[in-house]
Amino acid sequence: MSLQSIKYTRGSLEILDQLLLPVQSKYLPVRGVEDGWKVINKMQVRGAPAIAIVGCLSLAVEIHPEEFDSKKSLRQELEGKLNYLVSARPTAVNMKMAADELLSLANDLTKDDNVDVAAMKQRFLNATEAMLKKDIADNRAIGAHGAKAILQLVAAAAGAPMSGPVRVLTHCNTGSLATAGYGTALGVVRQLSELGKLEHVYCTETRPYNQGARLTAYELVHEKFPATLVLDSMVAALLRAKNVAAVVVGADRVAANGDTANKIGTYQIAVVAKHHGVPFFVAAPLTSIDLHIPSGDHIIIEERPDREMTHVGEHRIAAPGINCWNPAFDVTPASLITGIITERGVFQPAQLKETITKLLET
Ligand SMILES: CSC[C@H]1O[C@H](OP(=O)(O)O)[C@H](O)[C@@H]1O
Repeated sequence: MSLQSIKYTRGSLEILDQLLLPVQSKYLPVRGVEDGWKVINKMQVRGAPAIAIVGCLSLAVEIHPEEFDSKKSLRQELEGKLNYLVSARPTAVNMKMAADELLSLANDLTKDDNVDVAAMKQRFLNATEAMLKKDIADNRAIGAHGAKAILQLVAAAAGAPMSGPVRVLTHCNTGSLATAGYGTALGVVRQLSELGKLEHVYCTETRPYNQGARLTAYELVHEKFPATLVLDSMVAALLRAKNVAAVVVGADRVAANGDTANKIGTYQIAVVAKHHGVPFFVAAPLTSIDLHIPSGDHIIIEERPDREMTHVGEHRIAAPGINCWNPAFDVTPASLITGIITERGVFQPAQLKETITKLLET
């Protein structure tokens, strides 16, 4: 049973406070959009898909008890609060994508004379709630496509009909704590394990928030995976010494050309993987792919407080007064990415825009 980052029933939302993990497991109530914005901005809940789901559900629990006198007033409320939620963190596109889709639904329902304001509210609640199940289904599909792609690549490289168990490296946290469940890159790891094809998984600590040491390691130990924690600075030595078959990471925003914004440190892992001839995969649902931007140069990179670097909890580890640069993400160019694993298949960056456009049209 993997860890549950989000607990929701209609009218009630709680999130697992990830700032306290792995030492303390505590759920926090999210009573509305203000709470939703705060837990996302403070990274008490984080991970591109989880951000979108918690943001939208925080709006659902807020409007659930409310009565609206018109569809127009309901639509105006939805638009203002969705835009506010998008402002909580700028880099991941999932919240913006979800806001656009829900606002489009609200606009359609506003125009539909066969739908009254009560029905419109119910349709909106149903749409936000559907995100939970869809995310888990998408992650299982990502896991299946990703595991198959990695095993096929390894078998082909060995000139063998099929691959044995493989060693993989992942960065940051992309598991049940970053999604509604199962995970994206960690979903690929879970699928390899379910196939009996996971020899070992390495996870980086992922300074400064330590998503790897605190969250991914927590998930892997919880489910008894053969796993080893490594420091971010060890990746080159690891790829040189440990026969890692592939790297698989998540994404916060993939541009139309395949450039990918992900947790800081991803870019240098991709460079090291290229040097060592190790395939480098990005695992992300279509809701993380932003075809509106042509390349990674257009992705806003969030910069977070210095304290996240200078302290671990309450303990200061950096000299007082030192300047800090704390970008939460970096952009890996498409040229370093072997494949982008989605719930609809694995695509080379150069094919991404055309393929996703066709998929979205069907
Ligand atoms: C499936 S999670 C995607 C992505 O989100 C994480 O960032 P953060 O922990 O700051 O929200 C990390 O970049 C993951 O790869």
